[in-house]
Amino acid sequence: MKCINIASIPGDGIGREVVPQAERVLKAVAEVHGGLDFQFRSFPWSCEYYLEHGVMMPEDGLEQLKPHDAIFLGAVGNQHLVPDHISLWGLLIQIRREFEQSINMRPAKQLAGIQSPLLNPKDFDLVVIRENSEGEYSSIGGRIHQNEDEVAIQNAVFTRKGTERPMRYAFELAAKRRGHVTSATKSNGIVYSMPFWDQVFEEVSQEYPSIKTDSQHIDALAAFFVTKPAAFDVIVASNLFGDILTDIGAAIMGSIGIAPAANINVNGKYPSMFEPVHGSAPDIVGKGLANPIGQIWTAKMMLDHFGEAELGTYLLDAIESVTAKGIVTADLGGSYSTEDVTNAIIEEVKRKS
Ligand SMILES: NC(=O)C1=CN([C@@H]2O[C@H](COP(=O)(O)OP(=O)(O)OC[C@H]3O[C@@H](n4cnc5c(N)ncnc54)[C@H](O)[C@@H]3O)[C@@H](O)[C@H]2O)C=CC1
Ligand SMILES: CC(=O)C(=O)O
Ligand SMILES: [K+]
Ligand SMILES: [Mn+2]
Repeated sequence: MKCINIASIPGDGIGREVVPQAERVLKAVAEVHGGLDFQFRSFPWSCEYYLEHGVMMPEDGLEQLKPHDAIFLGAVGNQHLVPDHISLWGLLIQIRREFEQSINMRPAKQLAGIQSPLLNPKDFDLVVIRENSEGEYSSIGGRIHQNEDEVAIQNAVFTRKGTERPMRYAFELAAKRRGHVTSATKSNGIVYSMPFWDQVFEEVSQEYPSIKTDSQHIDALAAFFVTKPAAFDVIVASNLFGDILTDIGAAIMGSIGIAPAANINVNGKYPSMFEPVHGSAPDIVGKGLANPIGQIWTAKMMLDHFGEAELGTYLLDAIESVTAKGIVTADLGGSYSTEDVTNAIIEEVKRKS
């Protein structure tokens, strides 16, 4: 029996609704497999935890997470309780940084039965590789003075290693897909980091002569995600650009509620973390409206990560069988609850075995 030990962090808002549902699906998948088991240990770290303890996670939080094979996270953030920059940096971003999860992989494609808001989406199937450890999301800068003299300075950090890493990852991935990498740049406006980004992209691309490349300014690229998403295979982007692009990727799939993501540690020193693209969705919390598919598709990415790609495909097929039947939540125009959709997916997982 192969046992995978998972640290679960449901976090805030709908994270607490979708994580337990996705765990049920993983248990069902493991049963079908027969030789696989998931053990979940749940951690209560969240904004409520912060109000009680003054921190998003205990001082030895990372030590507690480290022995696990992976982290399965829902969402972090509740602006009504804790400012977002404190809650996200105290938990989510800290884990990404300290566990050197330098790659954020976010696929976007059309699922059966789900209507894209685009008139003619043409079966797009793309993956954004987002730099996940530095860039525009760096805590370097500061605030000084008061009132009309107030100044805020925010530095972006682009190291050669941190820039090469997601690019190499994108090229390796493209080699297994349709062989095309697009680089998201903005070297016409950001005069130091982006010309550096372009130069590194050019250099790394020399190592992969069989992969086609192009480079697009992020503003145009964001528009192309809407007008011709089928033109893209793998896109490599900085932390901020990738963050924005992947919400567009989610939107053109039909809902941010279905978009999956993986924060990957590539050096094997720490666990990787799997969490959907969406946040804690305070506007729909507690109503059974949360779409569980983003979290469940994220579980599929976790299966892939553990070398169970066949099982991962099996799970995605089960998800698509359910969406094809129109068993979907309100964000996709349906009237089914979080639990209804999960139950239908579990039934499909068991039926197909
Ligand atoms: N990785 C993470 O943990 C992230 C955390 N956040 C945090 O979450 C909080 C809310 O952020 P927002 O900007 O509102 O983004 P959000 O992704 O939570 O919500 C945006 C919109 O999408 C809808 N939505 C999101 N997930 C859904 C699901 N599974 N099913 C149905 N509808 C869904 C929401 O109802 C809302 O209308 C903030 O505190 C933010 O900082 C935001 C993005 C990512
Ligand atoms: C924080 C956020 O928006 C993200 O990780 O996508
Ligand atoms: K999330
Ligand atoms: Mn985001």
